[in-house]
Amino acid sequence: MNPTFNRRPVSYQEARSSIQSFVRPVRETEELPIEKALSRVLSEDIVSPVNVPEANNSAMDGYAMKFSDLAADGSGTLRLAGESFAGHPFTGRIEPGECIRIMTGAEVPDCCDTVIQQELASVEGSLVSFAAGVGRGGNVRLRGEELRRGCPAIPAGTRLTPAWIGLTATLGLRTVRVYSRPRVAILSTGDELTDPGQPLGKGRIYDANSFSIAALAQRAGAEIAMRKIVRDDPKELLQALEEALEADVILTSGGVSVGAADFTRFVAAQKGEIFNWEVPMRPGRPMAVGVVAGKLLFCLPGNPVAAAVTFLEFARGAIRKTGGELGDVDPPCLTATAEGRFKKRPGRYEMQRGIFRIDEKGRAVVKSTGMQSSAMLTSMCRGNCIVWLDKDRGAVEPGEQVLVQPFFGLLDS
Ligand SMILES: Nc1nc2c(c(=O)[nH]1)N[C@H]1C(S)=C(S)[C@@H](COP(=O)(O)OP(=O)(O)OC[C@H]3O[C@@H](n4cnc5c(N)ncnc54)[C@H](O)[C@@H]3O)O[C@H]1N2
Ligand code: MOO
Repeated sequence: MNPTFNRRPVSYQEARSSIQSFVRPVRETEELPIEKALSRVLSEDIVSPVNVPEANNSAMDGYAMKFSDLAADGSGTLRLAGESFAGHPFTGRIEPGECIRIMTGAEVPDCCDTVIQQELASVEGSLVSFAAGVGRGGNVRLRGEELRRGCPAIPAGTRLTPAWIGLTATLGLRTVRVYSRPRVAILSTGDELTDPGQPLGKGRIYDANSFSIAALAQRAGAEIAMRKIVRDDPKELLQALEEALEADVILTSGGVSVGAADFTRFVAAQKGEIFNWEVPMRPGRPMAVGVVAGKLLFCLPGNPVAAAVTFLEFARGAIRKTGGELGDVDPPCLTATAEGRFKKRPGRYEMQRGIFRIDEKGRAVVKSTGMQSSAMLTSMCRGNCIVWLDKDRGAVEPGEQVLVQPFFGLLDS
């Protein structure tokens, strides 16, 4: 068992773009009330059924008038003729030389074109005097200035953030049509693995990957269709893989290295195609990727940090795209100044775990979380970013610039 694969070194970028070309987005959709649609992906374009705002309205508490009733600098004195509150518009008419009291969000009547905030006004009886400062059209939010009825408002493929959810409500929509969540199967391989909560036998460890990878997949928008510990037995692995084919994406962990009990890629190759790539990276070099029955299969390495990092760098984006999301699914990276030294040798990409912050001078700075063993999940728990070091780079000295992938984008849905 375990023949040697001749693996071809491929760049990080090539592996990522090839993976994207095998993504098959889900087709099923469902209608959800907007309060249940957070982080879901819109499956159809939304055209605005309303103007936003529907009427001209005031951006300030103050007074509304026709600007031509004031001097060119906006100063003057006008007579108070009424009031407009949010929800209670002014329905009368104003005569030349008149103004109305108006509140933020209240409709600006058609006979007015300008609002002056009350801080620039002084009131004496029914007369209001305005200091100069506001120009024609000042402080008026115009009908349809944000969105016009019948115009595109939210494109299909948008992941609904809290702001988009707010916008769907602004448009008066009660429900939205979204893609069904991509279904992910998680197989953790290894004779040593024990489900947490069970007594630990000799030579055994608790299965961390099933849970961390399931949590990561959920953060990427997936639903967990199956989660299973599989023994280091090719028959059992083959059977589990067949069961896993009901999911849209399959994630295994463990058994991809060169050990005598590392069967995953060979068993997977019996059912589908395993690409013979090797991304020279640390952690994660043993990772394998393939396609089985049209489904993307990620064989993640067993070491818990290697499994999590390879998930974030390769599987996360594929799962998000499988979920119908369009556009760039990667959170923005930033450059930061190394606060300490980062050990590194040229020839492989390294995804070290770091802690970045904005220092007293307003600069982004980053330091290591300490020991970088891929067996130590604490090296990741204590960090807030990946320090992404390019292949040809050597050790990083304090003061040098490095690329940082913050977890707040990677680990949020
Ligand atoms: N001779 C070589 N040995 C190893 C190499 C190599 O190139 N040559 N690569 C190392 C690297 S890098 C990694 S990463 C691991 C990957 O190995 P596998 O994917 O085959 O994983 P396993 O051997 O099954 O396990 C590795 C390690 O992780 C623990 N593990 C596995 N699954 C889980 C789980 N679900 N939860 C928690 N911990 C898990 C397992 O007990 C091992 O300690 O191979 C290196 N070896
Ligand atoms: O993928 Mo490994 O984590 O570098 O030990």
